[in-house]
Amino acid sequence: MTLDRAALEELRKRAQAGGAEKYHAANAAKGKLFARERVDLLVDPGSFVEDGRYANAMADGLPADGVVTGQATVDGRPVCLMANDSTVKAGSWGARTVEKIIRIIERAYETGVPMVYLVDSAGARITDQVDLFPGRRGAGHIFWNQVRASGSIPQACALFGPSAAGGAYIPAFCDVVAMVDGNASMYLGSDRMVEMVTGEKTTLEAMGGAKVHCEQSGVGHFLCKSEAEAIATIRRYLSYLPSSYRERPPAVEAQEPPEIDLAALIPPSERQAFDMRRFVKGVLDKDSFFEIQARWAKELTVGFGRLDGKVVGVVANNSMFKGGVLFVDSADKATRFVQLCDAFNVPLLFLADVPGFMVGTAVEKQGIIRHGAKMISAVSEATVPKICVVVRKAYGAGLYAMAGPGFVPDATIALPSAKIAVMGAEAAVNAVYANKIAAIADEDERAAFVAARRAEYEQDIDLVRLASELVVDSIVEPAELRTELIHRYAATSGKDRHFARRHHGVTPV
Ligand SMILES: CCC(=O)SCCNC(=O)CCNC(=O)[C@H](O)C(C)(C)COP(=O)(O)OP(=O)(O)OC[C@H]1O[C@@H](n2cnc3c(N)ncnc32)[C@H](O)[C@@H]1OP(=O)(O)O
Repeated sequence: MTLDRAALEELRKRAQAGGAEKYHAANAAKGKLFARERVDLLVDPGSFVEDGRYANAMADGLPADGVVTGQATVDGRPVCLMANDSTVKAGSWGARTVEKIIRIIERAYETGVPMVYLVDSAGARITDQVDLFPGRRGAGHIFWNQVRASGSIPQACALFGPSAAGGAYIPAFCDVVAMVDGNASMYLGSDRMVEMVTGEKTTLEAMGGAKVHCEQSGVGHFLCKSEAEAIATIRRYLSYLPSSYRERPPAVEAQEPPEIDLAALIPPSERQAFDMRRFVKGVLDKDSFFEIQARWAKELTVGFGRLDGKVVGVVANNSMFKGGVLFVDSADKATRFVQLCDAFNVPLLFLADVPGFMVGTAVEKQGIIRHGAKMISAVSEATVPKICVVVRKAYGAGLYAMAGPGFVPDATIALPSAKIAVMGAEAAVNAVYANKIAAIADEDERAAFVAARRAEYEQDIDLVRLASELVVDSIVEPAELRTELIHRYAATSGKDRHFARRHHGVTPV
């Protein structure tokens, strides 16, 4: 039987309308947009081509499937996308939902274009589980596809509502997750399930809300005030990345940086904190710095920016928070960001002002060695152009983690304020001379002894000596840094990207 125009139009309207009005009203009351409105905000007008619109058209009682999928352009560049429709069974995954999601990730991977996930979902549709859960093309195959696509194409997620149980792994396998404050949540077991299993009384917000994940767990990257802001954030993220690992990031017209006196930013005393984010802004093209995970592990700042119009990834210690010391979370934050840049051909800029990794019982119990080793491993394996700038201090394994000379950077540049050493003078004198210091009874004599040993130590790590012994490649005034970096990155374009003969390394401890 031929489908006439009116019948097709009717079918289309029904599929596009999503679930019953009461579910739309409930969403609107929470300030949530409809899945198709989210797609419209993401893509260039008129560019969306939908797949599987009529999935479930013949299904019992359901007007449509629980997900919208297809391809479109964002800023003129092709992307693939999926958007859960939470008006259909809370956006849970039926058998067709799973198949549609798998197909669109496969398409993105095979065609080498970014995959965007607009998530608002109850996870697997429990009532249909045999059809969707265990099989070869069941829900697990979504994650398998995401893992395969990781580092091959950008994967970005905006989370607007719940992302329950298995659904929580879709964001987790993305490069970045933007979460809408107040509505977005991610959790493995719902509040009801948690109470049943552990007796704990909690809420989705308290357990897995946007603030929890963007400020404490590190699973979220951007805390957004609205759905529009979350989608704009994803669009901005994509603007820094190539469509796939085979391409270079898109360049734009160069902008001069804002007028910031970089030298005046760095306090003379290394005990005095300063905001490295301002230093970063003073080096990069105006308004180009796009910080990632700004609310989590703030002792380390990471993000994309542009130098002379070309994208760089910045990893910078920030002494405003915890003195810029590296902790387990900041090591994880750096590890992931370095891998992200390395995967997508984004040159790395390390700005070091680091006393080292944190010491003590608490961090040892948290596995600081394990986390620190992962960061050092990622920095070692990164074969994109990488430049280490020692802004102030680079002590101990902090120097290694920030791509110091042993980690084959394309250059190690020191500012005149730089100090490179196994540790700071005070700690070094204490480490070597503690017994001798304790044996000096007279207070003045003791102070003089310590001062003399400090002076010897400072001489030992003198910056000019380090330059003369080729530990640093150059000593550069802060005002000259930007130009120096632009020239040095320009000279790395033909860099050989091979690291080691093997399939892949083994994650350190
Ligand atoms: C891979 C393994 C997995 O993913 S296992 C997935 C397990 N999922 C869960 O435990 C989540 C269960 N659902 C929830 O907690 C809530 O529905 C959440 C997601 C918080 C949304 O709440 P709310 O917006 O109030 O919607 P609601 O609960 O009223 O549900 C609306 C209708 O959708 C249905 N629904 C919900 N979740 C599922 C599901 N996972 N499978 C099947 N149906 C589901 C509800 O029954 C409800 O249907 P109806 O309106 O009563 O006809």
